[in-house]
This record gives sequence, structure tokens and C-alpha cells, in this order.
Amino acid sequence: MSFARMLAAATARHDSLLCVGLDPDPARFPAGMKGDASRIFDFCARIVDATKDLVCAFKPQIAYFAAHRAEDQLEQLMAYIRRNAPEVPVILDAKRGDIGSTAEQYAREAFVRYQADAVTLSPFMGFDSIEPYLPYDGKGLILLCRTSNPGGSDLQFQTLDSGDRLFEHVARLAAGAWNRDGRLGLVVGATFPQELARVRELAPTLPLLIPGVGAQGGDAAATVRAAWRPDGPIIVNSSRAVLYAGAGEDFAAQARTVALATRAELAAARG
Ligand SMILES: O=C(O)c1cc(=O)[nH]c(=O)n1[C@@H]1O[C@H](COP(=O)(O)O)[C@@H](O)[C@H]1O
Repeated sequence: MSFARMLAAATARHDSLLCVGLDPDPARFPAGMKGDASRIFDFCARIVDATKDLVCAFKPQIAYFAAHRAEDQLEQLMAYIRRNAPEVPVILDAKRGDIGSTAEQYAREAFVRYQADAVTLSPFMGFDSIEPYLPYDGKGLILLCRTSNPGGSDLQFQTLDSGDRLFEHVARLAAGAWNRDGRLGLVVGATFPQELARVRELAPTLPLLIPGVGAQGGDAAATVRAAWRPDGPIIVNSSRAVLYAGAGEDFAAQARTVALATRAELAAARG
């Protein structure tokens, strides 16, 4: 099934706009696992089990695996999610961007090696850096647009000759010329609700991946009000606030409690 259909189905079935980000940091694992990179899979699998009925997507961040030589555990985790939560789409957060021949390898990594349903990409190198992902039918390609970090403004807020700021230009391209077969989405931070509303205006029906609630302090309700539309899906990511809600043996139950509360807050704002 395509990413778009999986996302719509999981959003409806779990009544959820929440994506749990899988950013496993062994230094923050609970006692018994703490500091042990060989337990990355175990930690993430417990979080998946505890939240899989509450989410519209999972988003593993590849650096948290690669930094610990734990790519094999990421493969194991992707297979685990497919087996135990087959209705939940998985967005591989890799933020790739490179010339075509290298992008072909990144695309293969995301969709063949890891079997992701969608991947995050940097649009900075232009359309020919996105094109190699298109042959993978149905997969979602989510382009960085207005990122959640303060330094995102350094480039994304620059005004172009057209009068658009760079993030607006990216949103226009993703909603128009670049969206050849309707599989593009955009990343916009929850930390910037005004820009979120602007991106939604420029790209009314694109799926928006919205990180920044929880640990980065973004306002969940403002996010939904700015970006959700019945025909414009949103995927609101929270990673650390869920993963490290508890530091004890009951960490998975604590993660579930935070996920439940965040999901409820998002649902209330949608009305
Ligand atoms: O593409 C992303 O997911 C992303 C884009 C962005 O603008 N800001 C951002 O925080 N992210 C990712 O979203 C997650 C946020 O994590 P928390 O701040 O712990 O919820 C991390 O995996 C980031 O790499």
C-alpha cells in the first residue's frame, strides 16, 4: 500500500495525528540497559509495543543507529514494526540530499534495505537530487521546508528575487512543478506556527511532517490549528518527550502515558 493510503488509514484507525520518533540514545536508556548500544533494538521494540495503537506513523532517525554501528538493529526494528504494527507507516528520517548517482544509493538504502514507507530529504541540491527516489512506487518523499531549529532561518528565511522566502519557494515547488506523481510532503517545525500556516496555504493538501512538540517546546494545539485540514494530513512528531518519559523499568508504560496525552491534545485541537 502507498505511504499516503497507509497514513490515512492509520490516522483514522488510531484516531491519531501523533508520530512517535524513534531516536534511541543509549545514554538515556533506563537502568539495566543504560549505555548499552546492543539494546537499541530492545528499547525501541518496547516503545513500539507500548504506542503502536496510538500513532499514525513511526519515525526512526537513522543517525541514532548509525552512530552506534547499529544499522543491523535498525533493519531488525523495521522488520519488527512491519510484523507487529503492519498498519503503521514508517518514515525513515535520513534527510538525504546528493547528486543523482549517489541519491540512487540513498534511495536503495531507504526503500530496499530498510523497506521504509517514506523518507525525509533535503531539497537543497535541486530536483535531480529528488528524482532517483521516484521510481519507488508509492513511497513518500518528505522535503525539508521550514525546519524546527532556530538556525533554520539562516537560509530558509532568505528572501528571493521573486519576493518569496526560500521556505515558501520550496513549498510552492513541492505542491507544484516537483510533485510529478503526488508523493511529496514537507517538513515544517511546530516551533513556527505562523510559517506552518503559510506552508499550508501554499500546499493545501500535502502531508506535513511536523516535528518540534515535546522536547523542543512547540505548541501542539497551535500546530493543529495552523496546519490540519480534512484533505491535508499532518504527522506531528514527538521523540524524546515520549521515549524518555520515564527512566525506570516502567519506561514503556510512561511513554504510553505521554503518547496518550499528546494524542488527546492533538485530537482536541482538531475538534
Ligand atoms: O526531519 C525531521 O524529522 C526533523 C526536522 C526538523 O526540522 N526538526 C526536527 O527536530 N526533526 C527531527 O525530529 C525529531 C525531534 O525530536 P524531539 O525534539 O526529541 O521530539 C528528531 O529526530 C529530529 O531530527
